[in-house]
Amino acid sequence: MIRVSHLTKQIPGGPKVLDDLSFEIEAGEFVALKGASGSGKSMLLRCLALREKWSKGTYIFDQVNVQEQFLKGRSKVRREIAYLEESPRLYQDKTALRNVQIGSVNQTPFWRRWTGMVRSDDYMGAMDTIEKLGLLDKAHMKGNKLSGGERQRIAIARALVHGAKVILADEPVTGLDPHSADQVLGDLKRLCKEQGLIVIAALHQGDYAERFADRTFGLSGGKLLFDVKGRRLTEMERRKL
Ligand SMILES: Nc1ncnc2c1ncn2[C@@H]1O[C@H](COP(=O)(O)OP(=O)(O)OP(=O)(O)O)[C@@H](O)[C@H]1O
Repeated sequence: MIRVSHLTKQIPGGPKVLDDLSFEIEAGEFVALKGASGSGKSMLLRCLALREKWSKGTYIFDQVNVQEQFLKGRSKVRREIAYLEESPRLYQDKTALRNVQIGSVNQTPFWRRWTGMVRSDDYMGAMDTIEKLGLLDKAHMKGNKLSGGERQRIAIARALVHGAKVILADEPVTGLDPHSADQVLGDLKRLCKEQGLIVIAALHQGDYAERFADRTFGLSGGKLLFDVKGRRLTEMERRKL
């Protein structure tokens, strides 16, 4: 479970871009972030991924106070709380399987990425996860030959293989065709339910939040305007964003 209390992000010498956000998210929940451009969706994800320093607030994940962790504890948190970029960076000249085995920049140690060395027992885990994402036939295809949606799903497999319990996704389907977008979000939703994964995704465009998420956070000016669970947004809520 994630418990965030009073998260505030003040840009030094600038504005408060996140203002006193508090919420709890249980294992198995898919939360969509909605809000106009500049409302703080990316900043919230970056703070939860520890890519931005918090100005104020406490952050508990699975009963561990995330901000009180030092080197070893922080690297464990980084493996467990994975950040999925809008266009995931894959090694273009390496296969999808190798990308999954090596891991992403934030999840695996530098030496491993630099040498490309993987343990022999990584193979089965990586192939199993690639299969769960329906991409077994792409496992030996090079990163630069994969479509946008396949790249996203390989990035999800990569995060899971390296221990992700939470996936933070910043507009993961921007630029994808509707079928690929549905596949990516459908996979994330299924993994939430099957593996108790937490997914928090900025999904402002279209009706993706309504179709795939269990909960919707409405953000405006860095504030959490509403937290809606198990129903569609009302017209009034929609107008506030
Ligand atoms: N490093 C920074 N310095 C100053 N202001 C920043 C910085 N990073 C973000 N901001 C501001 O914080 C606010 C929230 O930005 P954020 O990127 O989280 O918005 P967003 O909701 O993700 O928008 P979009 O949908 O356009 O990506 C914006 O007003 C932005 O200009």
